[in-house]
Amino acid sequence: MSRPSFIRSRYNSFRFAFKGMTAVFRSEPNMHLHVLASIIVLVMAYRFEVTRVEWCLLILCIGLVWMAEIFNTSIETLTDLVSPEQNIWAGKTKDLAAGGVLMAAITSVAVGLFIFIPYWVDYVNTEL
Ligand SMILES: Nc1ncnc2c1ncn2[C@@H]1O[C@H](COP(=O)(O)OP(=O)(O)OP(=O)(O)O)[C@@H](O)[C@H]1O
Repeated sequence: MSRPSFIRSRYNSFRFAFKGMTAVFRSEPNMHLHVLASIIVLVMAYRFEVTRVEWCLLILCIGLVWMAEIFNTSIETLTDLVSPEQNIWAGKTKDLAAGGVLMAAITSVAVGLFIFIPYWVDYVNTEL
């Protein structure tokens, strides 16, 4: 059997990665919350005309949380495959993966608060 060309194999890798990403959006209710939170953050950033560096930080934080959720889902899926029955190590594995998502979310909320609090204060002082 002939090997797929370099371009075709890269194209397939990209396609499989995209398939994994969309699967998380479809199957994980938590991902829907992340998407909603991301939209709210992006709308606020646009509305307050945040600086270029602040845009970069917000986009990085959104990517961080989405990435953590995708890895979490991957670890949960593998754990269910390896240990469908109750097992202390399976439980610990899932808890650790979920802890990673929580850590990313806490970090992102902290960054978001540092960026937006001054804009909220300005808005309250000038508009209300
Ligand atoms: N096979 C197992 N053995 C022992 N404990 C488990 C097992 N599967 C799940 N648990 C425990 O139940 C918790 C929830 O697991 P579950 O698979 O329902 O994840 P989830 O609620 O879908 O997580 P998320 O909301 O992050 O998608 C785990 O964090 C773990 O503490």
